[in-house]
Amino acid sequence: MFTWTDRELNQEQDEAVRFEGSQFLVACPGSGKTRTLTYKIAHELSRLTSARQFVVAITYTNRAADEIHDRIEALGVDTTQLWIGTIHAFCLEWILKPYGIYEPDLAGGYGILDLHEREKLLEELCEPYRAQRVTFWDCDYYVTRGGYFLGCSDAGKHRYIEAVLARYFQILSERKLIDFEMILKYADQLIQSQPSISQLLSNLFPIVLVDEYQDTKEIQYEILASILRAGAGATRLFMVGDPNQAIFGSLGGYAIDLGELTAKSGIPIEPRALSRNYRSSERIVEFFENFNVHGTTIIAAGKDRDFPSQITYNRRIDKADLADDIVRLIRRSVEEHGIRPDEICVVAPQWTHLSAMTRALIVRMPDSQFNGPGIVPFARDIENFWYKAARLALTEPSPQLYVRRLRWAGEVLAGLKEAGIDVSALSRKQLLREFNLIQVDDADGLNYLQAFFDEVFARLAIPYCAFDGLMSAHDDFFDASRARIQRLRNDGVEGIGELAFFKRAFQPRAGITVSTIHGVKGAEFDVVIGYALLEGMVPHFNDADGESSARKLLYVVGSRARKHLYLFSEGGRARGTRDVYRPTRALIACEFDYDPS
Ligand SMILES: Nc1ncnc2c1ncn2[C@@H]1O[C@H](COP(=O)(O)OP(=O)(O)OP(=O)(O)O)[C@@H](O)[C@H]1O
Repeated sequence: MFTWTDRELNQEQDEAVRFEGSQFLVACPGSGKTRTLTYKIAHELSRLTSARQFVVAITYTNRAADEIHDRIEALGVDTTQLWIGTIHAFCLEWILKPYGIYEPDLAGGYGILDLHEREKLLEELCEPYRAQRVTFWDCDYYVTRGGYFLGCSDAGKHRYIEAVLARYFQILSERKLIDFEMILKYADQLIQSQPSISQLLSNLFPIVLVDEYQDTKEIQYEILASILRAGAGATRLFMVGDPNQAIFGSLGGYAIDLGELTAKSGIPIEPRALSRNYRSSERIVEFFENFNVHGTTIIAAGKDRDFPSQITYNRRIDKADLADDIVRLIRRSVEEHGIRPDEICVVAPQWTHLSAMTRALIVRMPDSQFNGPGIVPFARDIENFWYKAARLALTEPSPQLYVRRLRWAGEVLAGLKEAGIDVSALSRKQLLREFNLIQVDDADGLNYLQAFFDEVFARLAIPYCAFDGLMSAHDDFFDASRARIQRLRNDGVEGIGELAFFKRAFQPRAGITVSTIHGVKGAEFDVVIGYALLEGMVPHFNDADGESSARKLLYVVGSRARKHLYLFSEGGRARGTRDVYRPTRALIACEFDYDPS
């Protein structure tokens, strides 16, 4: 039986892990959501009584799934009966793959549209609307039971985007492809048309855990609720998140309330809270509490609780001087405050500002390393076999990565088996050993991977070229990676094709992070520097619920910091031809005793 001490979990966490029924856990920032989820999964795994059942955990990203998986294995718990991944992976694995034949659109076979193929296709389809400034970025949409909605907040562009999407859906249907939203749409249709699916799944899952519920979409809630309803209490729910951090509203995410959740799922669910913040100083907590829209209780309880934090807010600075001032703050943090560069994060609301800022910082601090926006040079389609193999080829053997790499080796073996290759004589350990033996001397990332794959599969006597499925995945992976590298080069990211950039994707965070506010979700840093906190950006100018969105974004920015927080609403950013952006209203309205900047 899996056990723990009171040094590992506090009382609230311990109660949530032990509680037998369904729970709805509202967790304040830094309250150990991930730790609680990890222990809960480990506890449930150790209590399973049937070898046919699975503990299912839904995470927001694949990275989070990997992280939690590693932590459970580090607790010494067998994860054979754990299924963990994103809701898309869940729908594919448990609904579309086994039951897709019951859906007329899928019955003749289907492929998943790679994210980069999607980008390429949408870019082509947007070409005729160049004058209307419709780009690939405007084409995000999300499905609900009532139809699809556009993510683009500029209503003036909607009719053009709809025309683009109509053609897009037609092409996908002709090519028998589905994208990520369609995975959800078809999973939900199947769940509705074949009630036995929910019944079967509820028999298999004694518990379903959901992380970051505040960013879950309606259709995802519906799919999960169908399974819970079918189980009538036999499948329990453990849902955790923070409604104050619900910042994916434009993509359909929302923080459900307990009443709606209970009504949808038809099972009793107990509300709970995690209120002790182990991350930030009391002063930081005092600051971000100003943006608390849900009345959540937050108690600073960590080792940095009494840290003398500096919190500044500069709205006099001009855009032209911003990079210099950010460099000054970074230097002061490193040189005077002794903070490591990888504990510093620069955030802004939009990518567009970040590429320019990253370049400006690199020029001013050539000896520092920056993790800029989107700097992963290869296609990250986790379903693609070659992506799975690349993870092993791009990481070195190390004790810290051993468990994770062994799991990845298992996924490569499963991919080979699925392609029709007999791998029964090969264990995960043997496969990993073969990968570890390969030495390739090529500084170009894609050439390195190609040579690596050729060599390792030659050693394994697996002629992958003879297998259609592997070859088409191979073309997808390499074409998408080349396109991605080209796009990043066009954006001025130099050296992006080099092996070092490829390897960095799997290394622990190194250097100063530069990210969007959405991209720092779940992360923590000693120092957070936020800029472009301007009305029209925070919140976005067309956000229907602007005031509340601005508060949530500011809450997320503030709550990432352990020690120091430096904020800017810089002047001089042109808005149209005659105006400039003004500071975020919600920030101006906040009365706080800032330190001098
Ligand atoms: N019981 C505990 N005692 C001491 N430290 C803890 C405890 N629980 C969690 N922590 C620490 O608190 C920090 C925050 O935890 P975690 O990242 O899980 O927070 P979170 O709730 O997911 O935050 P957010 O919602 O802001 O992303 C981590 O450094 C973690 O190790």
